[in-house]
Amino acid sequence: MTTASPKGLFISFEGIDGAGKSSHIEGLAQAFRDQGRVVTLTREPGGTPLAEKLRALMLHEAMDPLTEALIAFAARRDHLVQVIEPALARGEVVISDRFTDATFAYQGAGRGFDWNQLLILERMAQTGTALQADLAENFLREPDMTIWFDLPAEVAAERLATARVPDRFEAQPGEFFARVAQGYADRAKAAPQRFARIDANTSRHAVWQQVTQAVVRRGWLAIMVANKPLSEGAA
Ligand SMILES: Nc1ncnc2c1ncn2[C@@H]1O[C@H](COP(=O)(O)OP(=O)(O)O)[C@@H](O)[C@H]1O
Ligand SMILES: Cc1cn([C@H]2C[C@H](O)[C@@H](COP(=O)(O)OP(=O)(O)O)O2)c(=O)[nH]c1=O
Repeated sequence: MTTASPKGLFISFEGIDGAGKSSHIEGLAQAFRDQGRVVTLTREPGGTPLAEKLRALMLHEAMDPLTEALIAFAARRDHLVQVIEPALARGEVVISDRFTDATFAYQGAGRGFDWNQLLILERMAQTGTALQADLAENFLREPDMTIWFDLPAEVAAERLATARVPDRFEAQPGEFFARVAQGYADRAKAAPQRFARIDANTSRHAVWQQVTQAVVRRGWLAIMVANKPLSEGAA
């Protein structure tokens, strides 16, 4: 008798810079591994050799909003084809530090690039990639769940002030991040089933509890595994 392999699961983490995502991504990956799942941990822009080169351009070279959006989607397409779809077809859990919602939030709401044009680019870049035969040809690949760290822009700025040298985005003024935060809120409103909103304006421990509860609620993690603390001293 063969055991049916688990269904692939695609989870993205989103939020403005400094929202606190990084601290929890590895923790969630470990929680899945603890219950026997294989996890592919990845990020955007990036996740493949080509997409990492595009990431370096996006983060460090000046360019107009359309160029920025096209690079984000070019990197995403390569990432989907080379990494995400094969991992999902193998039944793995794919956890990505950012995905398309970031393009809507940063290039759309932040930079002011047209939202409807982004919807067209999203459809172009994210269809025709799925490897499972049971999916329709025009299937749009999206995360099964997006864990959205919601944090006021001024709190994120305070956290980042002491944290690291800013890149091209992190060096933007506060109003930019207020718009980006609103962009995430708009995307969440348009896809309430997919988004799990996390109140990120609280302790790491409380944030971790929200993250795991959101995944347990969907039946993807057992409570026993989720209850493990994030890590020593993380609270
Ligand atoms: N819940 C929290 N409360 C206070 N500071 C936090 C919290 N979570 C993360 N931080 C700190 O805020 C900064 C940004 O966190 P990070 O995880 O790098 O954010 P992101 O990956 O979302 O940009 C880091 O210095 C981190 O130590
Ligand atoms: C995926 C994506 C990221 N970004 C931005 C958001 C971040 O400021 C930056 C890189 O994201 P991130 O990896 O979260 O940065 P860090 O490693 O510093 O935590 O790229 C976009 O502008 N558009 C996109 O489509």
